[in-house]
Amino acid sequence: MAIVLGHNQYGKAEVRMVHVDRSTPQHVLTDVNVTSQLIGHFEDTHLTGANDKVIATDTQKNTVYALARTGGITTIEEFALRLARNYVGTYEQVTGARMEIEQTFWDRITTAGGPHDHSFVKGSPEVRTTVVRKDGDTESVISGMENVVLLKSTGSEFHGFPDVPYTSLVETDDRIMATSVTARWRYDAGLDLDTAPWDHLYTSVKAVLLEQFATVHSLSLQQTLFSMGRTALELHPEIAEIRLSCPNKHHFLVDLSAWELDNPNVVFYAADRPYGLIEASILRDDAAPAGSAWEGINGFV
Ligand SMILES: O=c1[nH]c(=O)c2[nH]c(=O)[nH]c2[nH]1
Repeated sequence: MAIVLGHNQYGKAEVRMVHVDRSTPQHVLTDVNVTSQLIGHFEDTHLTGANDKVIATDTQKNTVYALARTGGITTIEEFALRLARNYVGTYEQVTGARMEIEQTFWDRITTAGGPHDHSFVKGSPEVRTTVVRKDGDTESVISGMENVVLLKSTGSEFHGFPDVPYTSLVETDDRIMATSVTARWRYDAGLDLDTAPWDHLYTSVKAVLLEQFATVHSLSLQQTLFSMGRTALELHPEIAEIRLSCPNKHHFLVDLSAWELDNPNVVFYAADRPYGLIEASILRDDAAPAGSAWEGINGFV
């Protein structure tokens, strides 16, 4: 029996960076959180402490800042690809890289004179995400969104579930349905990563998910979730797979009968926890295998 080193990766986590594009009087703000990780022949540092192959995590942090300065940030996908390509193929010991970026948004402050050129207010909690994985010449891109909170005040039912021991939930044909969507979608290997319209794809997938949430008359959150994912894949052939994680943010009807008041779906108690958690992967049955694309992405199936 021998004890050996298994898979390993290392880098700098959560490099918080704000980039200001000042090329026009109307500044463009890009606020990101970058996690840079390298994969390769790093046995020596683990086994003996010899660091001659270790590109310091501090260097990786500086590289994030430097590449933002030299090439700007057009989209988080493009920037993550540029970071990964900076290492793989450049340093012999680096065989792969994993770049994860989260982007949050600032809205322009609207003044009496219109949208302000260089003053912003923090926007919604929405987070745009990407995970780029590069193993040698093989590159994969997963894009996503988090904290997109949705609610519909009718058009949602839930009934027909089995009355097994401990069931107390009352069937309903009209309830509030609310969730906070986490979605990640993996682009098909056939997509040209150098010309992909990343902003358009993000906006379009988000719009499709919201449209389905709004328009599907829901018999379960599971049905809504599948419909959201299926429609995204139908409209976007460049996407191989989408994974969705949707907490069921329960809204319970308050019983006002003690005060002889009715409550026809008007007053709700918005529960914080526990919450249902509905998750699924929706994919093309002929999709190419995901390879390492999903490695290290926790939190849902
Ligand atoms: O849409 C729902 N799916 C469930 O699986 C479930 N379970 C539950 O208690 N309420 C709901 N709602």
